[in-house]
Amino acid sequence: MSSRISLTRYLVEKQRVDGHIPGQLRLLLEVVARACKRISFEVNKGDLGHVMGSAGSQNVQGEVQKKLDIIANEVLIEANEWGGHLAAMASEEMEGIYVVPNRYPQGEYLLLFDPLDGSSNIDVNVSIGTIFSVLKMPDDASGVSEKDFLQSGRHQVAAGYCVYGPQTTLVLTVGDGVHVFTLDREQGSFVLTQENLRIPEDTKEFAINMSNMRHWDSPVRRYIGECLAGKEGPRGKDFNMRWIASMVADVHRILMRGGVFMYPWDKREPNKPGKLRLMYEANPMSWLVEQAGGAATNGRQRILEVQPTQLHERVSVILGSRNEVERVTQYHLEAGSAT
Ligand SMILES: O=P(O)(O)OC[C@H]1O[C@](O)(COP(=O)(O)O)[C@@H](O)[C@@H]1O
Ligand SMILES: [Mg+2]
Ligand SMILES: [Mg+2]
Repeated sequence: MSSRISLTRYLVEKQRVDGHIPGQLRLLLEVVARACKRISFEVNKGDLGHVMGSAGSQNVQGEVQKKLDIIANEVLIEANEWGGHLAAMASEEMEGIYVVPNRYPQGEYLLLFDPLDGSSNIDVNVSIGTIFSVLKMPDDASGVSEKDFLQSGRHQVAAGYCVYGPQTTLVLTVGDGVHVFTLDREQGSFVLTQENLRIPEDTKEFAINMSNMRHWDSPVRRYIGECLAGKEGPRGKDFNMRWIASMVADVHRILMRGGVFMYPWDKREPNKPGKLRLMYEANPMSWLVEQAGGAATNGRQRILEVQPTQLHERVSVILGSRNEVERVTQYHLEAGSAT
């Protein structure tokens, strides 16, 4: 790219030139990006910064919290609560919503985040990230409550993630394609490095935790079985497999070179629709994937059309290269699967 465009300039142009985003949304996204930059520096400290290991507590989902889960959550809240663009926030790490204290100006947006995705990879120096989703307060809302957050993913006004890997990369959509910003540590700012990502419609690469195979439903077994059969099987081609165990890094790879990612319902917890969380993991990732020409379903319907009934609701996830996602969804529909 000949001239370097910072995230700030990109967002100002989206606001002023394209009229595509309101000023308050621009400010909100700038603050989220600043918080991600700060989290990136914390992540990079590793053992030098005493940020590794368990915090000795559990979150609302009964998962052990790592120190970095809590640090990232605090960084996002502190950065956003006083800016005047938000009414409230919700996070994987907090049971209820966080209403902006009334000593600060109130805004019209709702911010949801998974502050640190891929927690099991923190201590082993593998890519992790932050995932976020922005909704608008419903027009008829009087004061903010949890039910204002319960909007399907198609109502998102911005979504993105920041992956803390060999590079720190922020990937964003405001509904006009998916754009990539890389953190320039010397300048201290995110710089536009790729525009309008497109996910190839076909792929030869799948991502799923194979250790759960015996717990899967038949449509997932059928699809993966056909991939594993390779050239000699019904697909007539060999497939490759990747599983990073950080959704943020697996989805980033799919946005970069295609593939299909699945965390389906399985028999380990039959009463839960899946492992991943709808509102701050699946929804933002699904919108990004769709904006890049891919698809995202829960096996029966578009994830973006799932009507949430709870803040920490879970969902079965199949996303990535369009033709593969359609094939897996078709297998579910043919099986009449309830998942
Ligand atoms: O260890 P498993 O069961 O394969 O799960 C991996 C999945 O869990 C997650 O780590 C959940 O995210 P958190 O670390 O935010 O809880 C996903 O990022 C990832 O795809
Ligand atoms: Mg997560
Ligand atoms: Mg998390």
